[in-house]
Amino acid sequence: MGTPRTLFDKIWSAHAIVEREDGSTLLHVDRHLIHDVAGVIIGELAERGLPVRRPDRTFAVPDHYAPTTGRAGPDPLSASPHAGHIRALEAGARETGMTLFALDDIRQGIVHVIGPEQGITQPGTVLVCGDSHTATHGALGALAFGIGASEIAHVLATQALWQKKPRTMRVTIDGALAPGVQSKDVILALIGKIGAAGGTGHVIEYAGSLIRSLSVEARLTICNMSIEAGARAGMISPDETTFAYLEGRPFAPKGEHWEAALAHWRRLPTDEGARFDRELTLDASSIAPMVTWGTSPEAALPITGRVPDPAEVADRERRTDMVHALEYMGLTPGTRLDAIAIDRVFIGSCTNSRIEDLRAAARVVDGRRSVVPAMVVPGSGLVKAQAEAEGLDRIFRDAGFEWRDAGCSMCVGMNGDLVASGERCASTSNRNFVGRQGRGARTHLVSPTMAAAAAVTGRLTDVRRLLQGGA
Ligand SMILES: CC(C)[C@H](C(=O)O)[C@@H](O)C(=O)O
Ligand code: SF4
Repeated sequence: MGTPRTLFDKIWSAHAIVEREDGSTLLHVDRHLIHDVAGVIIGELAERGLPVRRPDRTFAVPDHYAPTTGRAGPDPLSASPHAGHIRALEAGARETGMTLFALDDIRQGIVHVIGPEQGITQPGTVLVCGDSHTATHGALGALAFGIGASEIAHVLATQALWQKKPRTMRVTIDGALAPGVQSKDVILALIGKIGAAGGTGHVIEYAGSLIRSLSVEARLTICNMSIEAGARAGMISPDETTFAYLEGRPFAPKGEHWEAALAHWRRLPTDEGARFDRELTLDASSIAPMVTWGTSPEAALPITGRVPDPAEVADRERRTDMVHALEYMGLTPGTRLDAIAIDRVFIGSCTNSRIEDLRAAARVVDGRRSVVPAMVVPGSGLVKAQAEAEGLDRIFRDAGFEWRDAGCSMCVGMNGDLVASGERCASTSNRNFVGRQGRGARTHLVSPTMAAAAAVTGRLTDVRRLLQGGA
């Protein structure tokens, strides 16, 4: 039988081409996704006379700079100051023959939403993208990680990449979630526990009965934020849930190729007895709906808590950081988290913009009204169309939400969808850094149902109270 191996070990060794004396390994890359922030790199490569090695394994989509309004018009980019980025990506993709999901293609969306949605992301593959949230794709049993600009060029030219082998960590999450608790709360609770550097140098595999019970979409949310725990990647051993999700998707294998792929994928899960460099456990039943109060995703607490007091923190550096975070966030120690009034709500981003996220938020919003400006930005054109077919757009619009076109939008504001300075936003995205949603903007990270609850009450609210009929 040989030594038991982890999912990570199996993928790593199957993709290792050669090892260098310094310990780096040249890895074969199966899938390369490229978005509009990196689009110019395609043209730069051509200028150096280098062809794209495997355009058939390279997939391009504009998302960061995508306008989320006016997309139905004749030239949706005419009013955009960022049109150049999108045009460079689209032209580069067309010239080199890579698959392009252009801005006017219904399949366009956030790169980490459309990879799984199209079946491009597959178990056992090495998938890279010039984006830190590439970890998302690991939810399907891929080894997926973000790369930098020079590495993008390297992969475009060679379809391979030098990597130092990371260490492995398993996070076992057993038990069931209480009503009103979502997978976003699970990952926020984990980051709150281990810290924003808790996973540094590691690839995290999420395991345990909770993970097995989750849908692929919920798993994607967890893997998405692995990077916010400092990890190189996040992954989940593929199972029947994974296979059922992938079957029939446009880029998934078909017919006899599907059968062969299934046989291969079934051998991928971490073997009984395989060793990880670190092991952690988390009890799912103890997790409450979470909110962040500070300027790092690790500043996460149950909504039933209060804004923490720096005076109670012994470590001087941590105390100073907390003082700065509270000052930026405009918060006073001891304030109940559910008493914090918000100015705006954003439901979107590669963390929480898939159909299940929108359904969950719509259930809370249904029959209520948002008392603050709020918007929903579906993760892809297909998610948007599905939501419209189900009437979710009506629920959101009737409640006063804006219903936008797909893109990164207010997660990072690169397309101009910004939170104003001093404004407080409840957001389903993954980063609450200083200035993340706009200069001076204050971000509270929450789940989709918690964002919906915040919208209809105007403050951070324990969604469980709304679900029970109270307010
Ligand atoms: C702009 C892009 C390269 C960046 C990333 O790497 O993650 C963005 O997607 C983000 O979420 O901050
Ligand atoms: S949605 Fe946000 S986190 Fe995701 S890729 Fe876009 S900017 Fe990055």
